[in-house]
Amino acid sequence: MAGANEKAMQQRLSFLSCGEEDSSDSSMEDWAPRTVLQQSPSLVCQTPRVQRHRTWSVTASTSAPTSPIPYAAWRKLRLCDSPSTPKSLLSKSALPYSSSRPRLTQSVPGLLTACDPAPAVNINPFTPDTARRSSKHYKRKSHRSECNNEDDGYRYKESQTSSEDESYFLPSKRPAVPALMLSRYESEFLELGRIGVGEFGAVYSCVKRLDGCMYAIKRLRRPLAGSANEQLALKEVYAHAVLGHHPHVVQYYSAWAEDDHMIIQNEYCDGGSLLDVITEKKEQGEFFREPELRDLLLQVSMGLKYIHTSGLVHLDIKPSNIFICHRPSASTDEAGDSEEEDDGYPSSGVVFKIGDLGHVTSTSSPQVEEGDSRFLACEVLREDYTHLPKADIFALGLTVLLAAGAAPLPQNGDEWHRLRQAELPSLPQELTAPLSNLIQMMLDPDPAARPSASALCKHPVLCRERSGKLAAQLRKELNVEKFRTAVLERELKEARLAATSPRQSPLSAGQASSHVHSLPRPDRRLVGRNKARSMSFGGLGH
Ligand SMILES: Nc1ncnc2c1ncn2[C@@H]1O[C@H](COP(=O)(O)OP(=O)(O)OP(=O)(O)O)[C@@H](O)[C@H]1O
Ligand SMILES: [Mg+2]
Repeated sequence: MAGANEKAMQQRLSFLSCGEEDSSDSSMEDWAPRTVLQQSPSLVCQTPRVQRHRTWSVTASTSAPTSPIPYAAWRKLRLCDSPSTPKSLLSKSALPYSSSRPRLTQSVPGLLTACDPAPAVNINPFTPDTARRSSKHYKRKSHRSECNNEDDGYRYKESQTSSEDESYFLPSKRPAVPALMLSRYESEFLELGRIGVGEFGAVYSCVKRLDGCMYAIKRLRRPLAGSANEQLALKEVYAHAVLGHHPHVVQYYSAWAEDDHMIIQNEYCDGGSLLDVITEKKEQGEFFREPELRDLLLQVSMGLKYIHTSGLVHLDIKPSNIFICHRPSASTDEAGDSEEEDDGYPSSGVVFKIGDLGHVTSTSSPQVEEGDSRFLACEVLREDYTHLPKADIFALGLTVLLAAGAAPLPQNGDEWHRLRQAELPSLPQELTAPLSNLIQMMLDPDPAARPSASALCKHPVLCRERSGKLAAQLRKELNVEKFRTAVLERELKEARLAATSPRQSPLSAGQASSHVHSLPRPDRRLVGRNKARSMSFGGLGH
């Protein structure tokens, strides 16, 4: 089944490469924000939010690593000849346009033909699992999207039309120059579909043609030109760039301006947002159980600790800004970059990451744009910014309550105020007192009384499970060592006996040699140690 899906995906990609220069497909008009939302209604932000004034300046393009392309990359591109590679672009401009396609397909091995389709993107050999999972998830998501928005930007879908296929064999009517003017987005990425819409832009899942990996590309809704507050608008890019890499913060790769719009290339989180999962669970009468809640709280706290220790605050923590990646089981042991992550990766295989840094500001000189009012701490509303990181803690407390099954949060009114007086909403499950108390502390009206992200990372309620796992691991290692010691002691005993035994009878050559083999020797010990290592100790000890 997975194989069939992959094949279908490959075919789809291959078809796309037939339509590579269709400028009607690739016009930036397709980028125009599509306001019809494909997400569940709860995703639609209806809260009165402070306008983020996201118009952008061309200065944003400075971070875009563009050409020159290294020779090795050129060679790779030449071999794959993906639709928008420099090679194909140059060839097209060099050749008489009407005959360019047939000539290319005949002369260059590996090029796309109707009978021998090649993908429009490179396949990264190092990420087969990721690609498989991504394509599965994409299919799930795209199905949802198609149901909700038929007018979505699926260029692959458009390019699958028979007229497109036919045009492959027809002389092109277009001049070569527009092909050279392909946008960076179009030349470097293959758009698979729209995965989300927020107040400030739309997010698309894309495969980078060169590396074959999936990325989430966010295109800001407002044009760069005419911005009243360009610096504010660049917040998201600045914050990402400063934060660098952390396993619990969505990874940023690049940003550039295109067609007067800001584009941000981020890590693609194949599990969607926490809001998606909460909504899905709710539809099935389900919610996060306590161990999952503790895991969620600990992971997001780690991300927050990193943000806070970098001198920044997020200010828009909420389920739709927490993203989920499913870790491939094979690499679950991989360590993250920070020391904390070395023992911090969850065995669940689910990694929560903080994303959407559009409200990030610095703790030392805050320029606060309030986030979603449902998650807003009271002191921020009062413009008291002395404990800004604690506003993130407050929002995280509410996020955990939503994951635990709490009803949708109020945007204002009495209920809104009650929540800010540490009155926890009712839940469909009973949380244990320690967790419940911890959440209560996170929602304390006094920001100073709320635990810091750093304190949460060390909190016994959250680390209990991890400590348990660590103890189990240590116990296992102890058993291995005990076994080794026992083997060595036995060998030592045998050696002593053999060396000191006065009644040792003379042996024939053959007997002597076999006896020698049974005697413990220094090198023998090593063999014994190795043997011990290759054995299973699961049943040993307690
Ligand atoms: N890296 C990603 N991986 C997977 N999905 C993503 C990613 N980034 C964004 N999305 C999807 O797109 C949606 C909107 O993204 P994002 O929060 O960055 O935009 P926004 O315009 O700032 O939204 P809002 O104002 O509602 O917070 C998310 O809720 C999520 O569904
Ligand atoms: Mg968001």
